[in-house]
Amino acid sequence: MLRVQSISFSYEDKQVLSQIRFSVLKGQSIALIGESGSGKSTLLKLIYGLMDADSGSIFWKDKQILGPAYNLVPGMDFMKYLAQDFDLMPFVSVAENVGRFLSNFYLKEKKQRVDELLKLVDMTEFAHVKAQFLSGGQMQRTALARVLALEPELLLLDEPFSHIDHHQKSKLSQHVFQYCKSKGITIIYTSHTPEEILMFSDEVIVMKDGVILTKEKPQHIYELPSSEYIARLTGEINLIPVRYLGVQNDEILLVRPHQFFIANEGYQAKVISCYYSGRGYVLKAQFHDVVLTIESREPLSGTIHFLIR
Ligand SMILES: Nc1ncnc2c1ncn2[C@@H]1O[C@H](COP(=O)(O)OP(=O)(O)OP(=O)(O)O)[C@@H](O)[C@H]1O
Repeated sequence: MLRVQSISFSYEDKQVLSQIRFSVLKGQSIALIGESGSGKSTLLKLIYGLMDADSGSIFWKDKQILGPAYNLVPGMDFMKYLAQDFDLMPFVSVAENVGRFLSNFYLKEKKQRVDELLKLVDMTEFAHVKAQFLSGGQMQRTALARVLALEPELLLLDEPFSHIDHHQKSKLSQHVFQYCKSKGITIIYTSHTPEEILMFSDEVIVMKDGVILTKEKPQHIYELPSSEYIARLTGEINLIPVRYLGVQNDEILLVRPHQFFIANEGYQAKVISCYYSGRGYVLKAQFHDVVLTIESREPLSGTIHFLIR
């Protein structure tokens, strides 16, 4: 189990993390999300032991994770960290990069393991290509395989699929998360992609300005977000003053595009535009002074009536 206890951290005089505390159970997958600059990468680096916190402590099971002031070589055997810059060796092959942390005493086993990992990240055909000649996405796949090589207990992934193109991303991310689940590997990963956040996390930690706003199940974050900020991190959201719905107070209702229900009667809006989205249609519709985004099965125009699920 990982325990992060009241961590605070500053870069010189700028405080970036303040009183961060949470725990993660073995085998859990945690999405760490927040707007750019909210402190996600900094937190991963502290958990890995790349920097010393100003205060607080971090434990994996009963072992304290110490930064460079106490531990000259960052990182510990049980965990691996995938940084946004991949940290590959440019002049050696993909296979050698993946096998970097594997022992040379058992060469046959090493080759088998490297082959297995290259297959997992779909890089078999590039095994003998030097890392410097790879595309950004191929480098990222190689770096993913390398951090998995020794089957760490704890994996820290900073935007692990950010360079992978859209149609390969979904297959690769499913492979990697399924693999880690099957091996009981605990993962903390950052992402700005709603599907990645919602599909692969057991819980989501939301950060803003160096503090944790909430830690909840992805379903809860998506269906019942407690603020516009949290809602926007996991997909599109409509903000509707409840007085437009006949409720006499100043509250704002957060409604996802799929939560509207087109009906024969109900609230009235005027369609401004209608786009095909693959799964159906997305309408932009004027409702009082708000432009709503509504998912619809049919293409619609003119005046529509809707209810909210
Ligand atoms: N080496 C550094 N020196 C000084 N300030 C830094 C350094 N690295 C990050 N920061 C600042 O610390 C804050 C948090 O940065 P961090 O990279 O942790 O955010 P993030 O949430 O991971 O952002 P992103 O989603 O863009 O990766 C930002 O204001 C950033 O400018």
